[in-house]
Amino acid sequence: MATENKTEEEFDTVFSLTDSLELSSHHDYGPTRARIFKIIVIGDSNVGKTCLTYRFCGGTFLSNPEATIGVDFRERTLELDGESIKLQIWDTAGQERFRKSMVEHYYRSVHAVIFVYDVTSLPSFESIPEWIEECSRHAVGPLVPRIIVGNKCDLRELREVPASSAQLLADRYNYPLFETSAKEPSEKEHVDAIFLTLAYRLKSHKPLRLKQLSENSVRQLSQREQEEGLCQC
Ligand SMILES: Nc1nc2c(ncn2[C@@H]2O[C@H](COP(=O)(O)OP(=O)(O)OP(=O)(O)O)[C@@H](O)[C@H]2O)c(=O)[nH]1
Ligand SMILES: [Mg+2]
Repeated sequence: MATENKTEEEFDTVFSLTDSLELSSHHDYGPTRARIFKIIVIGDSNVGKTCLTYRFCGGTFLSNPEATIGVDFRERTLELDGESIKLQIWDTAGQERFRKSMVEHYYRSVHAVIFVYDVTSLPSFESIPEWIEECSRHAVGPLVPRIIVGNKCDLRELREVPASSAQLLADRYNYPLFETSAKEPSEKEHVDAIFLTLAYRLKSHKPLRLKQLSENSVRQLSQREQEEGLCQC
């Protein structure tokens, strides 16, 4: 949800809570222990980070969210092969003025990173290398899975970023690339599949063999789309 202005003390409380949560990445809920994974969503303002995370965690589309201040937390627990996996999603602020004092909290103990751009905004795509640089500057290890997501592909006639250019960039970093829409109802399963792909990687602890993942996940996605007739942007 959009956040009202939080005071510094409120942020400190939130971060101390989440820090303790991060440290104990296992919650023991009796017989089933849910493993908790921190996923951060990074990208320019207005690309749709809040809407994507809300679509995945809440299942609906937010038509006019406010700009995120600091960070919004959303989470969703998945049952994967009989194991509870809780994804703790950090929806970060894209506007510099709303993020500057939070950046090291974003990257601390992160388990996966999602870089988002807007396919109708070339500048937001051109910012992706800078976001990738920022991530590396905060000592996020090479084995931490990273993916690139192009959002708003429902706005077909407004597209500014050719899918081929996006694939070239993704290949340059060897990151999986997904294009989707937080708004298009028929894309809901695709948004789920993006987070599920990450969740399976995190659950299996396997480092992301990105080439293999991108081919596999594209094959899985297209198989699933054929089965369920899902549209792919
Ligand atoms: N057409 C379309 N609009 C979208 C989509 N996703 C988000 N939007 C719209 O884009 C605007 C920005 O969305 P947000 O989710 O707030 O963007 P953000 O990346 O969180 O922005 P910051 O919080 O400032 O970093 C809103 O008006 C959304 O309704 C999409 O998939 N398609
Ligand atoms: Mg936001």
